[in-house]
Amino acid sequence: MSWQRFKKYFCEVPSLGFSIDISRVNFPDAFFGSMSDKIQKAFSDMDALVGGAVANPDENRMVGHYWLRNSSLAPSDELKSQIDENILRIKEFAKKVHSGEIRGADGKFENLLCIGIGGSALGPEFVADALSRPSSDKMSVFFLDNTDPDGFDLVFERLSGKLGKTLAVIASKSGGTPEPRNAMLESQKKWEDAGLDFARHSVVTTGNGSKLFNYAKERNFLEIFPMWDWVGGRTSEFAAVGLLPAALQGIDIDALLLGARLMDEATSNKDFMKNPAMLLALMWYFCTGGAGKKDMVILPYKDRLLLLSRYLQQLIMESLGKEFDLQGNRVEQGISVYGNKGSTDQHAYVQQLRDGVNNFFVTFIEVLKSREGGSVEVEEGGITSGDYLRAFLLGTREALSAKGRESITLTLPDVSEKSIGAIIALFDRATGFYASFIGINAYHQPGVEAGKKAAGRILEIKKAISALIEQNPNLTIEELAEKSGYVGDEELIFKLMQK
Ligand SMILES: O=P(O)(O)OC[C@H]1O[C@](O)(CO)[C@@H](O)[C@@H]1O
Repeated sequence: MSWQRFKKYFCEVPSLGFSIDISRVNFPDAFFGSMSDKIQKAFSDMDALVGGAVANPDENRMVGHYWLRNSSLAPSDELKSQIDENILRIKEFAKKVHSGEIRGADGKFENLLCIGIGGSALGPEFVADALSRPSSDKMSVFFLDNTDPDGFDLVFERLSGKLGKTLAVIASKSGGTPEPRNAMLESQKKWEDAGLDFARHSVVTTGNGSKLFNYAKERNFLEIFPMWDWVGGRTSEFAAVGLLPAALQGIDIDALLLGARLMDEATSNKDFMKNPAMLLALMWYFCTGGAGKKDMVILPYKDRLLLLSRYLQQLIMESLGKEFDLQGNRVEQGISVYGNKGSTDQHAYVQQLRDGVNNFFVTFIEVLKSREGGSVEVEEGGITSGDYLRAFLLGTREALSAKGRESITLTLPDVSEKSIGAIIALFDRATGFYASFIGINAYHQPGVEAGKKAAGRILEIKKAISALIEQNPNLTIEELAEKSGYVGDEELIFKLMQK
């Protein structure tokens, strides 16, 4: 790759020590000119969204995640004060938990059990893992993010004997999602079995008036934090969904918010060559032909960023993976996202990336600071483990470029609150810009409903056949289908009876 091309397209955000290098994507110089109408439209769509337009028309909702990190952007004083008050309440609550003023039956809360799924778990899990400092964290964090009984038991085993010092935080925007409901009910049973009052060890984050809201209110849970309809689940890290567990863990949420705010400022720049989110979205468009033709491989060279690809998988695939565009045309859009971490992946799938099917583009995430404090020399000449990690990143980039495989490199100074806030904000904005390029609603998720409805029907069939089997255990599949009124669902009945 030429040094001239690198310099031409290199974009830095000095306030964050952040930079993006797009020179290893093989777009021609004329590409930006061909995108100029789309770029202008994406900027004006984004301005309208931030200004409070109904940017999620299907659900008739505003889309306000940018206000969460800069409340002065909120379209009304009422919303601004709700955002500000919420942050104060979170800090106040965390302070009382840390001081022991709010405590469990057995003393000061030492453990945090976060319950939620999708957007109500992936952000908190990513942030908790990325910013964990075991020797100074104020609480140890555990997650229940599924309805897997064995998964529950694994976590309950880890918390065995500690429930009297464990605070459960249940997050569900809708307050009706089955997975967190089941996890909450199973947790409640564990607390009760230990002779403890679950409500005195629990808080929730949910929409006003939801099922979960009423459940928590009736039982007098410690607190109820708000989740507003204008914040999407997958962009809720800076609402109570993300800030509450982070603050309880001891993470500096002001610095997290600052990082996001500074990135939001940088990605508001109308000079697209200086706007890292616009450059990123443009690269997505070029690499995938604006039609998801290539997969996005997220390759952070940092163990702490392991969960970033899972987080981005939901953000990008739930936002962009849409059947129809805003005009109602069938478009079947999206970009597939996967990844783990380097250099580990070099010993796994990077072989295919370099030599196999060229159906991807890589986003390298480089972190300049290798660790706190000094490093041992692992090789003569002062070479450290960190030097190796860096060399593997740079070397893999070279090896991919040499074979015509495209890559983008995002560089962070460190893994800190500020950097994590910034990287989340960068992808929020890039996803929004890209959605505008392809003309889809990035803020709804109609496809998820189909699986939920089908699961509901399957549970109804399960109830019906269980009742019949109780009366007569020898009924055949066909007889069960006939008697339960589910003729045509024999295969499902067979699957439900498999032990
Ligand atoms: O916070 P809730 O309402 O429980 O929803 C959890 C997740 O379920 C979805 O609605 C669908 O997977 C996500 O968009 C959301 O993040």
